[in-house]
Amino acid sequence: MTKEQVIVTAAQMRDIEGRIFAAGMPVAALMEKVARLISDRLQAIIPQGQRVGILVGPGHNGGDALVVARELHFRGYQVWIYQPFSKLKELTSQHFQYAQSIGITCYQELEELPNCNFLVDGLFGFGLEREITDTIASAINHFNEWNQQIFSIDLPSGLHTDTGEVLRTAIRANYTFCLGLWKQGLLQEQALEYIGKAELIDFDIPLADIHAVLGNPPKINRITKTTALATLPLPRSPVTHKYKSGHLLLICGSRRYAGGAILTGLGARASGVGMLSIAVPESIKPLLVSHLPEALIIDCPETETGAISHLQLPGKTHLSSFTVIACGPGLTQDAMPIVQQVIESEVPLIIDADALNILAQLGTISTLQKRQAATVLTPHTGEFERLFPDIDYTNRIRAVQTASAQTGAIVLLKGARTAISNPEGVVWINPESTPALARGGSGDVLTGLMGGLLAQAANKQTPIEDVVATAAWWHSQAGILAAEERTELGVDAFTLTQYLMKAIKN
Ligand SMILES: NC(=O)C1=CN([C@@H]2O[C@H](COP(=O)(O)OP(=O)(O)OC[C@H]3O[C@@H](n4cnc5c(N)ncnc54)[C@H](OP(=O)(O)O)[C@@H]3O)[C@@H](O)[C@H]2O)[C@@H](O)CC1
Ligand SMILES: Nc1ncnc2c1ncn2[C@@H]1O[C@H](COP(=O)(O)OP(=O)(O)O)[C@@H](O)[C@H]1O
Ligand SMILES: [K+]
Repeated sequence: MTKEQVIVTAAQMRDIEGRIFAAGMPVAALMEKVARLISDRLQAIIPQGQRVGILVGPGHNGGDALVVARELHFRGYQVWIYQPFSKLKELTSQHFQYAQSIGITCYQELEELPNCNFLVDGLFGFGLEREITDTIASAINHFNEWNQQIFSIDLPSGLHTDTGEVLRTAIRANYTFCLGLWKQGLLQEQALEYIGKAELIDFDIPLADIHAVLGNPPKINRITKTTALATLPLPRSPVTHKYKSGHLLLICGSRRYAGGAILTGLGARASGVGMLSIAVPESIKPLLVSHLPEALIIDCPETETGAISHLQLPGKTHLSSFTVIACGPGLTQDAMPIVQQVIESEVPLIIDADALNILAQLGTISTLQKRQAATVLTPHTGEFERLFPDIDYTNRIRAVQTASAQTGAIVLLKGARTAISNPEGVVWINPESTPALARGGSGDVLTGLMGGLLAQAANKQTPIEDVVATAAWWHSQAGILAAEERTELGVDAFTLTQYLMKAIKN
């Protein structure tokens, strides 16, 4: 486990910090160490001699900011301090006194502030639990209107550390230097517009303290490159053969939504799965064959509306012949019988898109409780709402945990920060993605890719949620790479499939 993988709440961070202090580390020494690391990063980014405004709060976040102010002052920057509070914590108060004594100008009134080129935000860190008061709220709004780059210490002041909720108003940072361990709120979607570029400042928290507070392994994790690559089916065994590398059945598409089937198939192709079968309505078989010549296309009888009416598997094939089934993209609501049939099978199953809406109609919890084999649900928020009308998804981490516990399925909630949970509450969050993926069809690509990875992992010990997390990571990395080369406007779902291989080759 690496520290990049760990996610904490404010209470957990306080417990970890408490253990470090109880073990003998002086509070002031830790503040000194952390703030020196922050000022080193700032000096690497801000050109020498620039004018830097430092915003100081009443707690230890303000203390960090004051140490940063002192360091930048001695390194030749033109520093001023804004500190509008009447009462400071003791250590913060000492640093404030010292900063004044060395000649750094300190202001209490917003109107008096001179201009500057950069701002460092040390108003509040993980100690902020209640709404920001009038004076501070208007100061924050004022700073957000300046054009200077803002660097937030630990998290943008005004965000709730756990939920990422804006407590009335919050600093809109360009950079966030998260201290020690990633705070949960920085991975919540409502916080994303405030964080800017986030990086972790590692200040050597002992692993033993992390495990003592969070458990070993911790329950809530960030997906990292290391965790994702560990789960990819690479290198392949030199003696594998096609039937040993998984047989995935995709059930997707309709006359109206033929493209969804192609995109799902192309996602699956990129996974490296040994055998790929795709069940589609008979009228779109030729189209699928022309796009995916390596796949076995199973043509099924179709309804008047062009949806699959029932599954017609060739020869001696049964649903149990497949390692994994992925079902949903482009099916339309008319494909209910086939969705019922696969849910009743004992094959590991991914349910996506139209199949999720059909599942909601069938009754999410009662239907899934009957399943014996593994199930993965991949809703976006709209689908999630239909599946789980009683679950509040503002805290997405808690939402996926609840949904997974209620159904026994692995639940992946799509979005800018996709969250995945297993029924025991083990959570993975995908910390990096791109809004370039917010386009029709990109979810279909994910379903195919995930199906192919799950089929290849079938006989391994890897937990299913780890494979699901790897698929989400890979999909986002492809989007990020494509957006870098083609801009955020250039990542249509077909193009995305072309970047899947490049993303892991890098
Ligand atoms: N963990 C670590 O290992 C390390 C932690 N470090 C740093 O410590 C930070 C946490 O410090 P912290 O606990 O002192 O809290 P912080 O975020 O500064 O703010 C709380 C203060 O604000 C006040 N206050 C609250 N709400 C308010 C409101 N609405 N309006 C006005 N005031 C309000 C509240 O006062 P009170 O509630 O008593 O009124 C309290 O004084 C952390 O983010 C990191 O930067 C590093 O130095 C070393 C390593
Ligand atoms: N703002 C965003 N930032 C990052 N990723 C996003 C964003 N919006 C959507 N995505 C991703 O794009 C995909 C969209 O999937 P989905 O909504 O199912 O689309 P479709 O059904 O059209 O294929 C998901 O993987 C989701 O996580
Ligand atoms: K802050």
